[in-house]
Amino acid sequence: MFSLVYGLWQYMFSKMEFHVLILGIDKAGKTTLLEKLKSQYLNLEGLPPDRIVPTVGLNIGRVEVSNTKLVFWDLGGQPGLRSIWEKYYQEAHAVIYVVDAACPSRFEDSKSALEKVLQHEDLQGAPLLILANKQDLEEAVSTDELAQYLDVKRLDERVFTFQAVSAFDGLGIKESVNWLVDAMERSKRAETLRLRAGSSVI
Ligand SMILES: Nc1nc2c(ncn2[C@@H]2O[C@H](COP(=O)(O)OP(=O)(O)OP(=O)(O)O)[C@@H](O)[C@H]2O)c(=O)[nH]1
Ligand SMILES: [Mg+2]
Repeated sequence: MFSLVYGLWQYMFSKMEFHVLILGIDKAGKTTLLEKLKSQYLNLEGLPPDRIVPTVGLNIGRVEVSNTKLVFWDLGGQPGLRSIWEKYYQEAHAVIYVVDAACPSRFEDSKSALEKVLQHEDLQGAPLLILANKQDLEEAVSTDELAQYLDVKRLDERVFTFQAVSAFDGLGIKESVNWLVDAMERSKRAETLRLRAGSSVI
């Protein structure tokens, strides 16, 4: 009886934990975004952009939004490091795909890297948030233009959206996180990962 009540208590008051992978080619702004996220949600300073170096390993950020714990995994996007991304797919509830919207010469690279990500069966059903980053720059394209370049028509049934952001000044970041939390809470994948982990509460 005690364990039943305790289990119920845990279920009602414990927080959901979601893992979010931050992907995108090198220099898209993933780590800058992660630092901005941390500063917005944790009231910390965060690393200033000029102290951020290209990522080789993994950067982790933990924030809480309402009753939800979010764990962000930021990986390096240099070509030789992209093969590491798939090691994190199975455990990810959702993907943020960051694009430098001010650098059209690299859209093709972004597009093919994104296609590979989406083809991977370990990410089936994971909601996708595509960020058109660097909106503080005049030359940045809009989300509509970026959608055309990336040609995302073929996403079929995947839940996805585009959001214009600036990892520099924080534009669009809260809206992005709100969308993500909502999408992950609704997704069947969250339930699948919970069952696989062998418990319904964390
Ligand atoms: N103007 C502007 N520059 C940005 C923005 N976000 C990132 N940058 C710059 O873009 C460059 C790359 O940023 P990073 O955050 O290191 O990019 P990354 O995607 O983590 O790169 P890798 O770790 O190599 O995969 C840096 O010079 C950043 O200062 C932004 O929103 N606006
Ligand atoms: Mg980085």
